[in-house]
Amino acid sequence: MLAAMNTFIIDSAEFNAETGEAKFNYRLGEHRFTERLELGVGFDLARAQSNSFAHLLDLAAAILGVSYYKLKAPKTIDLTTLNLSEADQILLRDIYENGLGEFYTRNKLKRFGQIDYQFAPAITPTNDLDWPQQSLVLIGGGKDSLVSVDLLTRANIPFTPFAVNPKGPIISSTDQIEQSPLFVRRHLSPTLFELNDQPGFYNGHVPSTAINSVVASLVAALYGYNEIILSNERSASEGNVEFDGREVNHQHSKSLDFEQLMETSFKAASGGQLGYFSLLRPFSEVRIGQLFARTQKFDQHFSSCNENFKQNQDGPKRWCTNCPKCHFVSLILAPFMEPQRLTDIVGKNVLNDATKLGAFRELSGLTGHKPWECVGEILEAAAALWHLAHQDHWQDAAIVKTLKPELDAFYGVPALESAWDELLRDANQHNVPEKYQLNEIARAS
Ligand SMILES: CC(=O)N[C@H]1[C@@H](OP(=O)(O)OP(=O)(O)OC[C@H]2O[C@@H](n3ccc(=O)[nH]c3=O)[C@H](O)[C@@H]2O)O[C@H](CO)[C@@H](O)[C@@H]1O[C@H](C)C(=O)N[C@@H](C)C(=O)N[C@@H](CCC(=O)O)C(=O)O
Ligand SMILES: Nc1ncnc2c1ncn2[C@@H]1O[C@H](COP(=O)(O)OP(=O)(O)OP(=O)(O)O)[C@@H](O)[C@H]1O
Repeated sequence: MLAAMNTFIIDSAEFNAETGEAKFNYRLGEHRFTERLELGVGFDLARAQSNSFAHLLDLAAAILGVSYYKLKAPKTIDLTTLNLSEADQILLRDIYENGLGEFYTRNKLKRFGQIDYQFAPAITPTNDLDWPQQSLVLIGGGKDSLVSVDLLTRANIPFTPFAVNPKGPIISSTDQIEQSPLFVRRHLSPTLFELNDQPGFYNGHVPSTAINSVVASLVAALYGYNEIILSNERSASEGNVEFDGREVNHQHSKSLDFEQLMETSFKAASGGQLGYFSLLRPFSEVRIGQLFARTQKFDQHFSSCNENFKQNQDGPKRWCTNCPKCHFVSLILAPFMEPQRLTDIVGKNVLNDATKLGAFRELSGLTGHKPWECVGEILEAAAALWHLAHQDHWQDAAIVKTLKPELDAFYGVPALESAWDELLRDANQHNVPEKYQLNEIARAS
C-alpha cells in the first residue's frame, strides 16, 4: 500500500454552471478526495464556458491540492490532466516547496528541489474573456484588509469586498463596509480529517493566501473583475528559520516574491488583464497600526486572532489574548492608542500582563525564533516595544518596563531608534499600480 502512495495525482476539475459548484478531485494511493467550492450563481453562462475560466479552474485544482498532498508528501506529483502555462508551472513549484516550507520544517521532511512534477506540455493560454475594470478586495477579518478598505474609501475608489469561508470577524467587519460583499464557501474533503486522525499521515501548515487568491481569480473570471487586491505588509517577506538549505517563511504566500509569481500566472491567463497586488506592501506592520488607529469604525468588529478562522468552529470570542497574533497586534496598535482603547478592542491589556514576558521576548528576538504566525519582523516588534517605553501612558506597563533594559542591552539604543524611524517610512519595493496614489492618501490625516 505504501508503494501506491508515492504519487499524488491531481485530476481535472468539474464545474456545474447551474449550481455554481466547482469540484476538485485528488488521489493518493487508495484514498480519494473531493474539495468543493460554492462560487454562487448569477454570472453570465458564457463566462463559465470560457477557455480563461477553464484554465483558472485547472490552476485552482493544482493549488488546492496542497491540503491533500501534505498527508504523505510523496516525491512525485502527477498534474498531467491539467492545462497549465509555463508561469503556472513555476508558481506551482514555489507553492509545493516554499509554500509548504513550514510543514516540511516541522515534520523534518526534505523536499526542496526533490519533487518530480509530472506536467503535460505547457500551454499558451488563450484569453477569451473581457475583464471589466472592477476590483475585489480580499477581507481577512483583521486590521490589514480594513486598512485597505479605509484607504480606498478615503480615495473614493469603488471595490467589492471578497472572502472565502466568511465567519465571525469577516462577517462583522464586512457589515461595516458600504459595498456588498461576494463570498465563496469552501468545503475541504471529509477524508482529509479522517486521515488526520490516523497514524502515519502528516499534518501541518498550508499556504492559505495562495488558496484564497486562486479562489478569488475564479470569481474574477466568472463575475468580471480585473483586479485582486490583497493587504499583505512588507514584513510578510521575512522568514522564520533556515531548513534544508532555504529560508522558511510561515507567511510565504504573503511575500512579495510570491505575489510576483502569482501575478505573472494571472496575467498570462487573462491576456495581461487580471492584476494582483498588495495595497499595503509599502508599509510596515507599525505603519499599518498607525493607519488603522485613524478610525474607530472597526474597533468592535475586527479580529486578528486566528482562533476565529478554524474550519469547524466560530471561535470562542474575537480575541483569545494568548496567541502570538493577539500579542503582536496589541504591540503595534499600542503606540497609536491609549491603553483603554486597546483594552476595549482586545478585551485585555496584554502589555501589562507579566505572565506574557516570555512571549514578548520571543516576538522581539530576545529569545528563540520568530513564532510560526503572522507577526511582523523581530526588529519591528523590538522597536515598537522600546518606543512604548518612551510614552507616558505605556512606560509603566509590566512588559514594557521589564523588557526596556533588555532591549537596550541586546540591540543598543541607536539601532532601536533608527528601526522605529524606518518603520514609519514607506518602502519602494511593491507592485501597487500608480493610479492608486497610495502614499498621498495614506499620509492625509
Ligand atoms: C485558523 C488557523 O490558523 N489554522 C491553522 C491551524 O489549523 P487547526 O488544525 O488548528 O485548525 P483548522 O484551520 O480548522 O484546520 C483543520 C485541519 O484542516 C487542515 N487544513 C485547513 C485549511 C486548509 O486550507 N487546508 C488544510 O489542510 C489543517 O492542516 C488542519 O489539519 O494549524 C494548521 C497546521 O499548522 C494550519 O495549516 C492552519 O492554518 C490555516 C490553513 C489557515 O487558514 N491559516 C491562516 C490564518 C494563516 O496561517 N495565514 C498565514 C499566511 C500563510 C500564507 O502563506 O499565506 C498568516 O496569516 O500568516
Ligand atoms: N478568508 C479569507 N478570504 C479572503 N481573503 C483572505 C481571507 N483571509 C485572509 N485573506 C487575505 O489575506 C490577507 C492576509 O491575511 P491576514 O490574516 O494577515 O490579514 P488581515 O486579516 O487583513 O489582518 P490581520 O493581520 O490583522 O489578521 C488579508 O489581508 C486578506 O487580503
